[in-house]
Amino acid sequence: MFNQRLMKEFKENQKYVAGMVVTLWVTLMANVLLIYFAALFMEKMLKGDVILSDGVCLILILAGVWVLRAVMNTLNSRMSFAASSSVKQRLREKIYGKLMDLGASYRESVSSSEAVQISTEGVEQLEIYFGKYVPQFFYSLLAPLTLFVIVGTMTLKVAVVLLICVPLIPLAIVAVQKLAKKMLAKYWGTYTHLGDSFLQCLQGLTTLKIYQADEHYSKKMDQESETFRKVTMRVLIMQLNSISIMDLVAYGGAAAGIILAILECRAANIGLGQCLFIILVSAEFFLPLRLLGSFFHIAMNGNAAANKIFNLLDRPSKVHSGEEKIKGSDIVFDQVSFGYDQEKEVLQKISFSAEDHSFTALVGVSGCGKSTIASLIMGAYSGYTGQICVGGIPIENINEGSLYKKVTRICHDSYVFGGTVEENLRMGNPGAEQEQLYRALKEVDLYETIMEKGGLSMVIEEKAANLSGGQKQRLCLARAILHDSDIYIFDEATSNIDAESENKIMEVVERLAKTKTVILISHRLANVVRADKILVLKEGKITEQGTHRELVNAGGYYSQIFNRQKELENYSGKAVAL
Ligand SMILES: Nc1ncnc2c1ncn2[C@@H]1O[C@H](COP(=O)(O)OP(=O)(O)OP(=O)(O)O)[C@@H](O)[C@H]1O
Repeated sequence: MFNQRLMKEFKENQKYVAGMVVTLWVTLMANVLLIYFAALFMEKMLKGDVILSDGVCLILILAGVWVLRAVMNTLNSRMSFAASSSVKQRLREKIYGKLMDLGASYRESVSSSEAVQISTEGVEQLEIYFGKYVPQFFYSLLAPLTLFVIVGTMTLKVAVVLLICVPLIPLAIVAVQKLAKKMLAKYWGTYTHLGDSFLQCLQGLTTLKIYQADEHYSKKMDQESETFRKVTMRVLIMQLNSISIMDLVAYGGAAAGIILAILECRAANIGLGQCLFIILVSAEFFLPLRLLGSFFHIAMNGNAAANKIFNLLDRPSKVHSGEEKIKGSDIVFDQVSFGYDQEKEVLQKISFSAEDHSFTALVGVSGCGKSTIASLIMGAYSGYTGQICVGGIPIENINEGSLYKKVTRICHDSYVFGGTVEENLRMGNPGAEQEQLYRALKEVDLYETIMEKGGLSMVIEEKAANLSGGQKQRLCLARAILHDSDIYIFDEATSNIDAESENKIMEVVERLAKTKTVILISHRLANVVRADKILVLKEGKITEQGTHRELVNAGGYYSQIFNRQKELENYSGKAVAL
């Protein structure tokens, strides 16, 4: 019935819940008072004893009850808002904090679209949970007991029958709960899956258009939407059916009480006024629980969402707030093995070191694990064995901020944000002088181009659509230079760009390697010949390492692929990659 964890986490909401229960109870008592006087009035009317003051008295009571109910309703709404808004705000803060804590590795725990869904709609579901369901739950226990005491003073028999029928509603709710649990888990699963597909299609829309695969994907999304529609309809049908069952129980119970009250009246065990009172009040025994039942499906949804939220919040934070100052700038992998799933180890007992101020290259065919090594250095994954140290400190002891200050990764698809050149550059160093920005642009040979197009205030479209591939990469490099970290990882930073940009980037890489620790991942072996150390990766293992000369002299795999690439480049006059 309750999510214990939610209740514990939001203990401070108990005062609002208690306040709402009180307002509901006071409203009930006001209704009972009104019903009591109305019943007396009707009794007098039926007996022909009504006098003017009776009518005036009833109208005054009606007005008083109306005012009291309005006040209670207002108070209830305010407390409901206070309870739910604080829950929503705190949960969102917690989710945001957790995602920040998890850092780059958050995707190990939750997909991006799921993170968005649970922090938006998932959290919204809890509004009704706290604002309506929880207070209604306690009120539903209190109301029948209060009415039992009142009706019991008139006729214990009827009061007992009405009270006995009340638990039939929670029994119906429990039966529905069993059915609903699986259905709601499926509903959420389908919902997040649909969100994933939508995000993916949106991000890859250009690719889909280029390959004219948009129609196929649109049909796929249609099918997924249809599955979601069916699951949603099943949930709605279940909800409607459960409400019908509860109606049947509620009104059936009230009818039993009414029939018994009439029989008691006929047997002269209660007066006509009391009988009328019971007829009018009997539904009130059941209405609170019936309303609870209608909130129930929302509460179940809130429960399912809360479980998802807590699953995320309970993930251990991978980045510890350990050492703030990393003195050294070397990277050491000691017997590191890693797989994205249980089935396949992508890296197998990798050991190497990239010394301070050195140039290390990682080469190997596509899929051999080069980028995985870069991701592990950036702390993106945690489930590896062995040890990875940056500046002599195991990376699990380095907090994310310090790690990102120490290491900069430039990929082939580094992100350029819509905005100005200056805004993008300042991400690397917010406090940089204008002169530093110009110097960085000059270093990557982009100064002239940018100055011609409006200088630092040149507007860059989203994903740098108004820059060429090479210009975009050089802008990313300028941003990285401004970041001025001790370690740089170039992960295919020169792939798919023009030869001029590639040469320029390689010049910068080699220059940086004189004062920084540089790791270069490249398919094009001509780019790695000047590296201090080349690591050759094959199927997740380092099979050869040494300088270019050493590896060529060894006549192994590296030598073969280097010579093959060289021949092809000589023949075609173009750069050739692995
Ligand atoms: N996020 C991921 N989830 C599951 N498997 C992955 C993931 N990223 C990479 N892999 C798999 O891990 C293996 C190594 O991938 P990785 O990207 O490290 O190779 P790579 O050598 O950098 O390849 P490339 O040169 O083509 O970029 C591949 O088999 C790839 O399919």
